[in-house]
Amino acid sequence: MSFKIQPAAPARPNRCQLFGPGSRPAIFEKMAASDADVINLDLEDSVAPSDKDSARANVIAAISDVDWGNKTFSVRINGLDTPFWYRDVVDLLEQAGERLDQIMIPKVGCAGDIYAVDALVTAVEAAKGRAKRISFEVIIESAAGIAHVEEIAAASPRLQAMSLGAADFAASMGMQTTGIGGTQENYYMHRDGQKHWSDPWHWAQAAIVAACRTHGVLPVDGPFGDFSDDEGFRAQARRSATLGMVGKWAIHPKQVAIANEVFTPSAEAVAEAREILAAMEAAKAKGEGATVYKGRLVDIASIKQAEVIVRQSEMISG
Ligand SMILES: CC(C)(COP(=O)(O)OP(=O)(O)OC[C@H]1O[C@@H](n2cnc3c(N)ncnc32)[C@H](O)[C@@H]1OP(=O)(O)O)[C@@H](O)C(=O)NCCC(=O)NCCSC(=O)C[C@H](O)C(=O)O
Ligand SMILES: [Mg+2]
Repeated sequence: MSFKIQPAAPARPNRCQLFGPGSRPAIFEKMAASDADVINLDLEDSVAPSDKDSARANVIAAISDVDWGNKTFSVRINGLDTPFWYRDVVDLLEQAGERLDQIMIPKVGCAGDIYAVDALVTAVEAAKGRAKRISFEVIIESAAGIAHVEEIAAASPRLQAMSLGAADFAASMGMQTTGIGGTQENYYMHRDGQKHWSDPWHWAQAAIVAACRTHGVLPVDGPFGDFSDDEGFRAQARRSATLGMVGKWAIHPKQVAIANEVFTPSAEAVAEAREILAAMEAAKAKGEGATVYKGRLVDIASIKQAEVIVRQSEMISG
């Protein structure tokens, strides 16, 4: 281990982030009644340019008018390359109540993007005497974003979470696909007449997880566009969880339960983790740093692996 201790990410459940357009207030109550840990009302790409002002007003009203329970409540502002984002930030912080937890900054390309939003947020918070400090989440969804992922993860103490945005990422990278996440037809190995599909999102996810874990930020998998494909969503979510991500977006309510299931360690996984911890306690009492559990090696690193699962489970069950 480095002399520099790895910081812990925020200890709050983030298994599913349910999105809804700010221009569709009819679904806000349904979003609030869902089992998602995080709500993202959107002012960006699911809102037409002609609806930006009314969507912003809908969202500001809903922050106070709707009972969001104990969910983390986040609003996705417009990108820094648009004329909309500063008004999003200023109106949200001047007019929205204290229930607003977080701002999601899309298409982040460098640490300076976060610095700019931080400066504006800090000024408005001070001017308005807001008691609660707003946190940030960002989306990595461009070539620049993934190239600068580590400086972005380190950019602000406000930063709590970072997601991969597969659609814009694919476009920015020039990827030949219109799919949003999941298996891509042409991304395969070929052997003995058989195709073996590979995962084109894997490397970007791994880079995000490493940057996030280095700087104490929650790594999150973004959208899976084909909401008719439950098994495709489940497979993508399981790969993300295995890589170290803590949750996934839902762009339709039917995806919420699957994300919650995948990102909640199963009772079997938790029981096994506790057994490993007990086996290592017994080994330690005998002065051993390694032992055998169910025919396989477990050692001091296994304690840390098992603790990840137990901690996740305890944090989710509160
Ligand atoms: C995708 C949708 C447009 C589908 O909406 P709809 O046609 O209404 O779906 P259904 O008829 O199947 O809906 C069934 C019931 O569920 C309610 N509903 C629909 N969507 C939501 C929701 N998001 N939250 C809560 N409830 C919802 C309907 O009202 C129906 O209710 P009822 O009639 O009472 O049975 C729509 O789901 C939608 O707008 N989704 C979110 C889109 C969005 O926010 N997109 C932005 C995030 S993805 C992105 O930005 C890409 C990313 O940046 C990247 O680059 O990768
Ligand atoms: Mg996007």
